[in-house]
Amino acid sequence: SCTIVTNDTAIAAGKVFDYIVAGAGLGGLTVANKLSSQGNSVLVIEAGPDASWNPEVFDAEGRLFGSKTCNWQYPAYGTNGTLLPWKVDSGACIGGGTSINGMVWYRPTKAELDKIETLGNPGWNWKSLEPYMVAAERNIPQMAQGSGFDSSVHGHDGFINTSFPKPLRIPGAVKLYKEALPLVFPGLAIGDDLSNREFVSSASTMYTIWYDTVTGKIRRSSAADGYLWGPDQQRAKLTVLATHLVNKVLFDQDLTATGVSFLPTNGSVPVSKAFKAHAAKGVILSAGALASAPILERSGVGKTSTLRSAGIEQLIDLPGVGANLNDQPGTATYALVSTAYQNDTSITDDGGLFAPEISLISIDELWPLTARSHIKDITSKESLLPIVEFLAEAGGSTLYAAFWPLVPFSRGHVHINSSNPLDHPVIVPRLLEDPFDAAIAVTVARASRAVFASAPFKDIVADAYYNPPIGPNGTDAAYLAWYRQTMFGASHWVGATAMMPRHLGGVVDYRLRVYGTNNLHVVDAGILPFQLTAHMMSTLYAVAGRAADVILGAFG
Ligand SMILES: Cc1cc2nc3c(=O)[nH]c(=O)nc-3n(C[C@H](O)[C@H](O)[C@H](O)COP(=O)(O)OP(=O)(O)OC[C@H]3O[C@@H](n4cnc5c(N)ncnc54)[C@H](O)[C@@H]3O)c2cc1C
Repeated sequence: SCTIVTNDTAIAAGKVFDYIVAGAGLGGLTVANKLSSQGNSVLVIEAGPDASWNPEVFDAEGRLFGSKTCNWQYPAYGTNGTLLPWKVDSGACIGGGTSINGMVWYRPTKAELDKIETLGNPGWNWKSLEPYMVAAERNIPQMAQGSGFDSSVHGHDGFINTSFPKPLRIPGAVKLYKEALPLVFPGLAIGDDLSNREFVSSASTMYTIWYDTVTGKIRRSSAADGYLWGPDQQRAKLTVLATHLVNKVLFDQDLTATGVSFLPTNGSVPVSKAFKAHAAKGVILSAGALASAPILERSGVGKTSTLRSAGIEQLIDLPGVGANLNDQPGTATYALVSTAYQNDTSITDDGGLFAPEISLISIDELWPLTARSHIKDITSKESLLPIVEFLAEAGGSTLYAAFWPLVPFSRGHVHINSSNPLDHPVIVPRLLEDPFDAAIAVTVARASRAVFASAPFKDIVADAYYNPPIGPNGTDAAYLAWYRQTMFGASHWVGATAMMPRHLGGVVDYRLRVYGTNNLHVVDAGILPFQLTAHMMSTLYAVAGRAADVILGAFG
């Protein structure tokens, strides 16, 4: 009784399943695993192939950022319609984003998960989600030099492996970073394990990895490893159809979702000849924050003007579809390491995916109180969340810092501009459009230089202002212009199918059901109404785990 994974259209065309899931990424595989474990027949349709055999996927050290393997590389546009210089990374094979991502794993805070509920989503809070976070994780304690961990903030019996990379990279530089960072960001709480959000704001982080003693390699633990491939995860009633994409959801006259139309991703079948598969109990969209909204729009659910210009008949007027899109705008500054240390691998190495020290910087640490009277209203003591993530790194002849505002106010959008599912969605990120986001960006960029110019790095750094070559007296305008030129999305897209009350622009209700429909759910990063102060996976595995129980009716 094995799960079927195939590229064969015939497995699904004209067939009936209890549930159909669009997308075999983090959300889709988590939900499909649970629904099929409860006796339901489930079809997952995934646009990309199975790439689990590819070392670029399973070898956690081998993948470089910017790799095109298993990556949609969507184009993105400015508000004036011009093509942006960077492409949007997004997982495009079984496992979705978890097959290509940076693997950083740490938890969000209680305060921000509780805010999801406050926004009008009963039952979605820390207390209800934390058990799912615990259930998803199998933490493998591994003590690398200079690292420590806190077992109370991890799960131990789940299916997604997390661990520290071993050995911890650049220990000499990490030691100096731990001395320098609090000098520039006073109050930063240096610790061992970033998942302990109550007491720690700067530490090493776990990654979704495990150390394979047979090959001596660090391997990725993706949603596919956790919820699809494992011998203990096989399901007689689960079918995954790869290399096919969902065109649209089919409805009956009561707007009950009855199935989907789908076709091979390679374009070998014209859209007019799309196949159909039928769902007896429901359809779940898990195509990710950038692709579920376009499926809704192709299905006639969305904003009137968008549907009209794509020539699609509107079934439900839902202006929030594709709106509220949000990602964190990142960039990096570089300091030149002095010649004497350029070959010292405790200071700098060939680079890699495992940033050894991540800091979460609060507004108090970024600006002295006196300098920010204009923004005091937006923060309160009891829920003071960090506003910047700061990754301390090294590579080649440089020490460098990558950073981004964590909870930006800027909002972009993603929409279709044709009814053809093979056309890319039009993504307009609008990063740093909000002046407060821009102010944070400029301030942290300056602060990053101060880290490299600080006393602990005196002997190590030859030029703290190496790249960009904007000196200590550079103007805010110069910093902002440089930031805008070099920035990229941090790949934490949320919000395009937000779970919020409909009158606020929500797309799904607190049962993750698309407003105005029956049995059509969305379970992916797009339902998060706002950005979190943690990388996505810990929260998303919990959201998807709870979503499966919501769909199964566990909460009445
Ligand atoms: C480069 C990169 C680095 C990241 N780094 C981190 C990190 O270090 N830590 C962290 O926690 N998070 C990270 N993330 C984010 C995290 O991976 C995502 O938030 C998460 O995977 C989102 O899960 P999802 O279910 O919403 O969508 P995904 O996991 O992206 O799954 C969506 C799936 O749907 C498929 N699909 C799309 N359109 C269709 C269609 N029409 N029909 C059928 N299938 C379709 C896609 O091919 C994909 O497989 C990163 C993401 C990227 C891209």
